[in-house]
Amino acid sequence: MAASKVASFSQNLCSIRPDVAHARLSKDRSCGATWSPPVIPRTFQPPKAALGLALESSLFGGSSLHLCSAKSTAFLGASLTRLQQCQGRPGPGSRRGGALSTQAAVFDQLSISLENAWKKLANEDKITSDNIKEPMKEVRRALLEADVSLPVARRFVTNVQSKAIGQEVAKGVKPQQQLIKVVADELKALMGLELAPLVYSRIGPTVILLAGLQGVGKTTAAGKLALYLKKQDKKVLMVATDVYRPAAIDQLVTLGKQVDVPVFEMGTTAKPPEIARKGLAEAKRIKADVVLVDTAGRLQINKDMMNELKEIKKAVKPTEILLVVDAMTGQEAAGLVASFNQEVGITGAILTKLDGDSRGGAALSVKEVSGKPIKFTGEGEAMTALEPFYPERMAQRILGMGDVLTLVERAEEAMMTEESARIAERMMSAKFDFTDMLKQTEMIARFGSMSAFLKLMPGMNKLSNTEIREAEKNAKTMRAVIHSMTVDERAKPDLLASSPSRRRRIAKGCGKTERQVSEVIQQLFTMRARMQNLSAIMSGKTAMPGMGDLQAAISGGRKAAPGTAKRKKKRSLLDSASEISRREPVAIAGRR
Ligand SMILES: Nc1nc2c(ncn2[C@@H]2O[C@H](COP(=O)(O)OP(=O)(O)OP(=O)(O)O)[C@@H](O)[C@H]2O)c(=O)[nH]1
Repeated sequence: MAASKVASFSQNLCSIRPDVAHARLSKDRSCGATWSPPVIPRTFQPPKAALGLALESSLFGGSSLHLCSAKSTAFLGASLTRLQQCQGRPGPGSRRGGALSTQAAVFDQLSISLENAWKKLANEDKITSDNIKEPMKEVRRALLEADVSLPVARRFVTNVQSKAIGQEVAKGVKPQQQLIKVVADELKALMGLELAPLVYSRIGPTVILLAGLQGVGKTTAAGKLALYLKKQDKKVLMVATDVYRPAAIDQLVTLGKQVDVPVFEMGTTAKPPEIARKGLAEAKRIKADVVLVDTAGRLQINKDMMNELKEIKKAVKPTEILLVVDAMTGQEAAGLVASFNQEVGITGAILTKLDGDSRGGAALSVKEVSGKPIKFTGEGEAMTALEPFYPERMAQRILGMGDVLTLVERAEEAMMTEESARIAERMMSAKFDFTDMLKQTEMIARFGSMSAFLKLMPGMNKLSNTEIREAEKNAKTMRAVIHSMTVDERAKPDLLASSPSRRRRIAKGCGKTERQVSEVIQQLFTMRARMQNLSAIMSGKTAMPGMGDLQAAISGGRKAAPGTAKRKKKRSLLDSASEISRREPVAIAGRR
């Protein structure tokens, strides 16, 4: 496909509305689809969008296709819908009534409860002081359940209520949509409106002090931040001042090696302020731009801890003092930020473990309770699992719009832009082969974890942990199978579709079953089929004939043991792939 086609296709993708995407997922939601969510900025340019699609297809057209075909087609479905709408045809998701509930797992409950609030306005023509009472009760309950403190929840509700009642409802906008918009704006304001970037010192190295209670993830955050800064072209030195837990120094040294950043340490006998001072001197000597000082945690706030922090602060005069807090502790985390700020004076917080089972209250309350912004969030143990905290994006996630922008940024990091454009282009053509497929699964692996990747995909973040684990397992199998192929086979998948002996050889080589090998081949062709179908729609061509014979070609003749559970499961794998082939038919020639 010509590059211009890819560009225009991508432009269409840029304007995909996640609520439309969601229409396929939740048939019974009641809020309308005409409200435009916070606008995807201009920076969301064509190659990025194409890359988003490429990533999604790699995952769901490929390794986890069989897991949840309805969910997995949502994003692609949105693309189709948008394309059809652009061509003046109604898409499958274009009905009114699409809701916004592709929320991040951490905010699942909050999002569901908020949806109950919108529903209460479903049959109203306008927002009045009477009919807003019930939805506001729901909003308040939702916030309290998410572990937001009562005063914060109260203030939030009061603000939303006064703004929603006073507002002119634009023509064509339903009251419930208007309310969602007000809530989205208030959520953003609650979390600090804008990104609070790191402040760098003008002279000499910037010192960032990391403080926090035991086990909240300080040392891990130090490693992640070091990697983040390195990617910003900063020369970083980490300093280990936790002399009370000897393993903490080893842990930082190990992380330093992992992210390739030097660690300054003086063992466990020196005093922490002294270590910090000498660390800073070392940073000046090696001309480091940033010094990250990891400090010791305590079980709870106590005088020793605060005094030590104050001494370290005096010794190295940090530009940033970031309190690391664990999201699982909810409103307590917000309280801690306030206390530390009063005692030591901090500049912001890093909220860790947002990937865990928290209810989101911490993310919502920290700024409001402490006056200090969350600067970063940690969403996993991998060194790449650190994100700058954008209130707007977080609000979008809470309201179920998927964090497409973060996805795109991380995708760009994981993969060179040129490379992404090349793969996107190949995906749109019939040339997408096993080498491309391998690159994509490796790229997803670079996200840190499959769950980190999935959480950012609109519509994908409701997958269960079991489903995610299954997807991870499948990605592994896929990599193993592809690694056992010859260069020729990777470039010409037809060779494998037509040759049982080649598939047998590969199965033997990678220690997988022939069935697993066949499934990987099937996945590639299914991906091609889906992409070609999209491309056909774009160019106005009619859909092409089916690929039903492909399955027969690659699964023909070999049966799993009859009646076994395994056999049933495997069958459904192929069924779901061929189901997509049927829905999105495309001709793949020369299969035998
Ligand atoms: N799931 C998840 N786990 C995390 C995250 N950040 C840290 N962890 C894990 O939390 C545990 C504690 O992390 P550490 O970095 O050792 O915490 P610490 O605050 O330095 O601990 P102390 O040195 O004992 O005070 C480790 O098992 C980390 O892998 C995160 O964002 N998500």
